[in-house]
Amino acid sequence: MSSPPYNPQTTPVRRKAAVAVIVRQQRLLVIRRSQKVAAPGKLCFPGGGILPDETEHDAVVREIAEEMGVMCFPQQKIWHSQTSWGTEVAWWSADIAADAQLQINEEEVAEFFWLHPTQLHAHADLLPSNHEFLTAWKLAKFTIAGFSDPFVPLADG
Ligand SMILES: Nc1nc2c([nH]c(=O)n2[C@H]2C[C@H](O)[C@@H](COP(=O)(O)OP(=O)(O)OP(=O)(O)O)O2)c(=O)[nH]1
Repeated sequence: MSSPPYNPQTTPVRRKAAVAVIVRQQRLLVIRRSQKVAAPGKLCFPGGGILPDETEHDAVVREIAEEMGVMCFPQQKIWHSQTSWGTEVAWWSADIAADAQLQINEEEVAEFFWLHPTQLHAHADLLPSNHEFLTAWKLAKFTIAGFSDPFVPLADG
């Protein structure tokens, strides 16, 4: 039997997560999830579940430190969504130092890339809920500093 259609009004929220949208030279910091976590091998932004009594801001700082080995500076919440499995996701723009050396935690992250939004949108391994984020961005429901025209491919690829 197929499951009923996803309805954000009636689907219960099971947990909350916060993710970091980090930009460098018109590219986004994207991770490939390790084989040891849910949705193994999928591409998404660094981030994760918010602990009880933790703010979204602090969850972003903690998760990026845990996964990427760097201090990040969350700037602002740019989007909020709910996955089809009932997780509320807060999307935060965040900065890292220009010379920050990323050191992945291999338990959680298989590899990382810097991808332009057009490359991420076209990627076969993108976590499905992130397609919705990119679509909302494309529809100008929010903007992200550092991009002149996010859905026009860069001349240098
Ligand atoms: N990390 C991350 N999670 C995302 C993104 N988009 C999206 O819908 N999610 C969802 C998937 C999960 O339901 C939730 C966070 O999952 P996670 O698996 O990364 O976090 P976590 O390690 O703290 O999870 P857990 O061990 O507590 O189960 O947010 C994204 O871009 N990055």
